[in-house]
Amino acid sequence: VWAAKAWREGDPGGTRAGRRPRAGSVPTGFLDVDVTSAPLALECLYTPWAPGTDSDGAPTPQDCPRVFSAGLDLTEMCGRNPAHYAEYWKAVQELWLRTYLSSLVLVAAINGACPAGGCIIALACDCRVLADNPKYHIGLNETLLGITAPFWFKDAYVNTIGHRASEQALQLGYLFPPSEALQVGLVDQVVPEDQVLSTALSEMARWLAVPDHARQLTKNMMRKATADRLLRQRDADIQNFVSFICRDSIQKSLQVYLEKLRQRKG
Ligand SMILES: CCCC/C=C/CC(=O)SCCNC(=O)CCNC(=O)[C@H](O)C(C)(C)COP(=O)(O)OP(=O)(O)OC[C@H]1O[C@@H](n2cnc3c(N)ncnc32)[C@H](O)[C@@H]1OP(=O)(O)O
Repeated sequence: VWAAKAWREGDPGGTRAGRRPRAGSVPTGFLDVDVTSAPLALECLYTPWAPGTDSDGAPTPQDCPRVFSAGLDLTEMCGRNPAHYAEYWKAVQELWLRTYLSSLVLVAAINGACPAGGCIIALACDCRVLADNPKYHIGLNETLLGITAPFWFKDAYVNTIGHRASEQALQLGYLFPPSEALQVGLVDQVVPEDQVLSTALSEMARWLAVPDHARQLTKNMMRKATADRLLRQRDADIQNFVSFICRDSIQKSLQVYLEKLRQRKG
């Protein structure tokens, strides 16, 4: 995900949020939300799932091949205490609000799997370009983990693919392969893998060609109601999350899911 201003200024680096080292494992691009970086303006936040830059300042693919983002870090939602869950969820809200409401042009170059939290960040961008690889599924699969997508995930889904498609996909926890993601409007372009970055840059140029003030005001007009819905009930949403995630049955579901992921490896 690139922030246009940073890109324009040739400094997509800015402040880089940390990636938690995972010794001996394939590094997976979790949304490892660092609560200390959440207060940073998105404009200077270079997210851990974003591509880096080479010596010429051109974007390079992320250091975790085949994964755009594995979504929220499930280990942050398992076996912790209520205060931890509350702080974590507040940071997740903050990340989404800053991304969704950013006045910058944001283009998601999705060059890997993009479930749940990964999908929600991609949805917060202005445009999504997905690599044409049948393994790169995108969608909100929360029900398959035994959890429920929060209302603001659902709102972003409905805004993008409509009510009926969202209702079906959310209940099934469906992850769309590229061709279906394009068909339903979840992504804007599907291109060969080696053209994802160049296509995203072309898209960026297209969006930046529009007078900035007019584009920004229009973006805000289109997104304000959805963001306000969360802003009005942030604390209640945190409380809901904490009480939901603390349930024994939910903890059990998440642990079983994580264990399956670990066993599936290799
Ligand atoms: C009311 C509550 C609402 C809460 C909302 C939550 C939204 C979310 O985002 S929930 C998270 C949903 N994410 C997923 O379901 C993705 C699960 N992961 C995968 O499907 C695959 O890992 C992958 C397709 C992303 C990548 O596959 P790949 O074969 O490259 O890597 P793996 O061998 O599967 O994984 C490596 C390593 O990472 C662990 N892991 C994977 N995803 C997560 C995760 N989201 N959180 C924590 N850990 C994760 C996986 O278990 C492996 O760990 P080990 O190396 O320790 O074995």
